[in-house]
Amino acid sequence: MNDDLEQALLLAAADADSRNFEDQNLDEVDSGTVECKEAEFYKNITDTSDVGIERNTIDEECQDANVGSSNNELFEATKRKHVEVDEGADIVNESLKGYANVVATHYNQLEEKGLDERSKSRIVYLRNFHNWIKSMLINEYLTKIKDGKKHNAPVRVHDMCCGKGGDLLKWKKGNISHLICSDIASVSLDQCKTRYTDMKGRASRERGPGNIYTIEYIPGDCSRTRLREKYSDPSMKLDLVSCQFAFHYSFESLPQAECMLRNASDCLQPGGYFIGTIPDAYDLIARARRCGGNSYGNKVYRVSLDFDTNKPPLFGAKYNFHLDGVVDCPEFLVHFPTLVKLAKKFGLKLVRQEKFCDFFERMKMEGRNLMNNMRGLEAYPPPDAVTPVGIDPNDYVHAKEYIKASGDNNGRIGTLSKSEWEASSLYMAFVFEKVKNTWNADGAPIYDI
Ligand SMILES: C[S@@+](CC[C@H](N)C(=O)[O-])C[C@H]1O[C@@H](n2cnc3c(N)ncnc32)[C@H](O)[C@@H]1O
Repeated sequence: MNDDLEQALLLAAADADSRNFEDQNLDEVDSGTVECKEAEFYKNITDTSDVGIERNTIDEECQDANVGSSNNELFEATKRKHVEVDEGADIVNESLKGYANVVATHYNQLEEKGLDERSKSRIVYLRNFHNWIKSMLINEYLTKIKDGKKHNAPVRVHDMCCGKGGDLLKWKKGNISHLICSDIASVSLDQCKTRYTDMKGRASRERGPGNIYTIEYIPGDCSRTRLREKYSDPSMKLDLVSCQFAFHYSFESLPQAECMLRNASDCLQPGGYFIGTIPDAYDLIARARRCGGNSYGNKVYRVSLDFDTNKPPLFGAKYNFHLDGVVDCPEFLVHFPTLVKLAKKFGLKLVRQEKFCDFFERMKMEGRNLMNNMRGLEAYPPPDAVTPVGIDPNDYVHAKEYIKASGDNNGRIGTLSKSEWEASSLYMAFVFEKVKNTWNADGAPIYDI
């Protein structure tokens, strides 16, 4: 791999200006209270759509709920209509599950592909690259956690929306003691169980201590169920909660986003971290505005936005995301400032927010060997000097130009195809830290964030 490979990557990403999504408006988000009073836009508000929810939806829901039209009431009405979340209990009304079933069915039906099959995929390097990002992120925060603990003190983790257990090995390498795995897709969770059993079997046959972390599984909707009550020990203190490529599903509605954040924070001890990866809403919108339509993509990914990009709602901003053979289901825009404000309520303070390209830039030297081992980048030109069948040479123009500019015509660099990079550069990583709290007279926690 070449030191300068990031430039080749960034060339492909140069087009991705993600900064022109108008910052939305709310100053305070709270369950039941959306106060936008101090926000600039609010001073002259005449149209309810300016609070970020389409007028039609609100009017209709207000009528249904027979409430007035103050923002608080509007939001309450929207909440009641979309979803009913019982504090700490499963969803009350089975018919109001929103898109949960669509998402669960999609993931349940995804075929479990073998290594051989996966390595033939058009996005094999993209998947490996994302695995590298997750590994580096997990390692970075597990290291911080362990640095603050006594040697050999137990480390407990919740892999929220764990899917088929793609990160099980990362937890083994991170030498954790206990893992909670939760997911809405029961078939995926079963596959996760099988993977863990196989891994444990292999570990016991390996030389060395042979024991790996203990595990428990929680099938269910993390955006509608309070998970703590389902833990084997609800008083358990967690050090890390990881939610990879999944938190955005909770932005279907405010109560769901809050429920997911409560689940992330509930058992996290002060100093513990909540880490995750999501699509960057600014970039999703910026690309739509640039192409002048609501659907865009390339041969490996396609995004179709189902809302007005000039007035994206704060919750329920639905789009369909298709990624070659891996994802094809509705997702929801995560307006990051809103997430940060909501997270505060649960004692979670933003530590870091980083686009994948910036993450790569920061970690590329430290993660060099791992990147090689994980085959997270593709060698260009291909080692056999013949472009493999089915590969579009136009996807590597940036790499070709980069090599030419370096003056080393025989050089070889590590890169991603332009199509894969365009998909990968949509994503960002986030890190929140749980802060200490005091208590108010009613016994509710007060966080100083
Ligand atoms: C893209 S996959 C990521 C899986 C895993 N975190 C990884 O990085 O390999 C998204 C996962 O989120 C799960 N998911 C989506 N919405 C969920 C919800 N509301 N509650 C629990 N799991 C959910 C899906 O079933 C799926 O397994």
